[in-house]
Order: sequence, then structure tokens, then C-alpha cells
Amino acid sequence: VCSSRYVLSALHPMWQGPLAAPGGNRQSPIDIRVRKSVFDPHLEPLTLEYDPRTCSQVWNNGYSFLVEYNDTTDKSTLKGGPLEDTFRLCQFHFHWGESNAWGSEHTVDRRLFAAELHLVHWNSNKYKLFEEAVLEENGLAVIGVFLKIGKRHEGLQKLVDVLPAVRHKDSVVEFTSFDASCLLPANIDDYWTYAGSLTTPPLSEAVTWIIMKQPIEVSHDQLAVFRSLLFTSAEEEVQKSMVNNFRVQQPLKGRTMETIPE
Ligand SMILES: COc1ccc2c(ccc[n+]2C(=O)c2ccc(S(N)(=O)=O)cc2)c1
Ligand SMILES: [Zn+2]
Repeated sequence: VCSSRYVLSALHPMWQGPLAAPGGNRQSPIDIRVRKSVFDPHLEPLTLEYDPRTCSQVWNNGYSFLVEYNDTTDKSTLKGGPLEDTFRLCQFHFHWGESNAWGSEHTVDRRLFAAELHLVHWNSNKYKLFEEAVLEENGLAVIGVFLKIGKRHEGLQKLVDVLPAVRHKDSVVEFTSFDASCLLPANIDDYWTYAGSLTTPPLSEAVTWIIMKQPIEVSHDQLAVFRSLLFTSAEEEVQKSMVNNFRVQQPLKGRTMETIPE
């Protein structure tokens, strides 16, 4: 399982302000300037093959809730797009606000979305474990999908229904046979891609970001259940709602955003 067992507390200084990793030249998230993105004719279509049987559990790690996949074999993989190798799905999670007016980490011409989904993959051609890949430049690939408020997302509801079971930090619940591809937009070949980092500590500059242009719709009530989660564990006397778990934007530092030709 890919997510490291140490967690980020809600009081971590990074939630309070723009903490760029010292000397970081490729920090995430960033604002995506649509007119500044460059068509890259070499970009291929993405190939996503997710096996619902590799889904294993949902875990509240104190900064988001993670849906974790068994990543010991190449059963759920991402290939193509800007990627040379095969990347293995290890977890997905979300970032959201306390209101529907904000919550995403990336923005599109400064437009904020209510939430953002991150599907985290690591290069299984080059490395044996996630923990190795996270230390290497471009060892990871994260697909970002924006969430906007609209109609209820039927596929998401199965996950929303188990969230009360992981209300507190460090709680885990078994969660199986979930097909993560139901959370992707209709057209997955319309994306931006750039070289960036993890958006929570250790902020490793190891991520090829692939951000979907098309958002998915979720209902207000579904997002309200995200906000019912807590940053704090059951033992803590002061309970803190898990909201605004996004990082502030980081300098572009000369990076270019590439996109697939229309
Ligand atoms: C080597 O020690 C680590 C490594 C990774 C850790 C982590 C703690 C939390 C999350 N992670 C993550 O895996 C992680 C963090 C952020 C993201 S994000 N929001 O998709 O950029 C994805 C994954 C500690
Ligand atoms: Zn994330």
C-alpha cells in the first residue's frame, strides 16, 4: 500500500501559508493559464486500466481520506499521455473547501473549483515500491480532476456512504470492488500536463501532473459529507472539521503547461 504511515496534522504549518519547499523550482499546485499552454503533438492518448478488485480500503490520514489500492502488481495502471513507462495506481483522495466557492488546489485562469480529485500512480517499470518512486524525479504521475457542484454522482455515492465510518483521523474501513475510472470525465484525452510536486509534505518534486480539462459533477449533499470528516482523532478533545485541505498556489518558475492538440 503506497501511502506512508506518517500523517500530516491539520496544524502543520503548511496549511497556514505558502510553504514552498526550499529551493523548489517545480512546486504544485499552480494556476493553469489556458492561453499559455503549448500544444504538444507528441502527447498520446492516455491508457487507463483500473481493476476494481485491487481496491482495498478507505483511510482518514488526517489531511484527506484515501481510497487505497493493492499496488503489488500491475493490475491498475496508467500509460500513454506524457508518460514513457507504466504507472501503477496506489491511491486516490480529494481536496475541498468549507464552501462550494473554493477547494481545488489547481485553478484554471484563476477559476477555483469546489474540490479536486487526485489519482496517484508510481512508475512500476523503474521502481519496486511507491516509497522509492516518490524520491525520484518523475517517479509519480497524478491525475487531477476538478469537481463542480451539480447533479449527484452515482459512482461516487458508494464511497460517500462509507465516509461516516472514517470520520476520525487514523480510522480505516474495508472498501472493495470500486472502479476508480467512474470518477473520470467523459473525455480523458483533453488534459494539461506539467512537471510538479506533491502538494503536501514531503512536497517531493517527483510528479508528472495530468489535469483533466473537463470537470465532473457532484451534488452539494455529497460534498457536505466530505466536510463531515474530521482532521482530528477520536481521542482529541477539540474536534476539527476536515475542510480547506488544499495547498496555496506556487510560483510557475518558467515551467510550460502542455496540452494535447484539440
Ligand atoms: C516519503 O514520505 C511520504 C511520502 C508520501 C506521502 C507522505 C505523507 C502523506 C502523503 N504522501 C503521499 O504519498 C502523497 C502526498 C501528496 C499527494 S498529492 N496531493 O496528490 O500531491 C499524493 C501523495 C509521506
Ligand atoms: Zn492531493
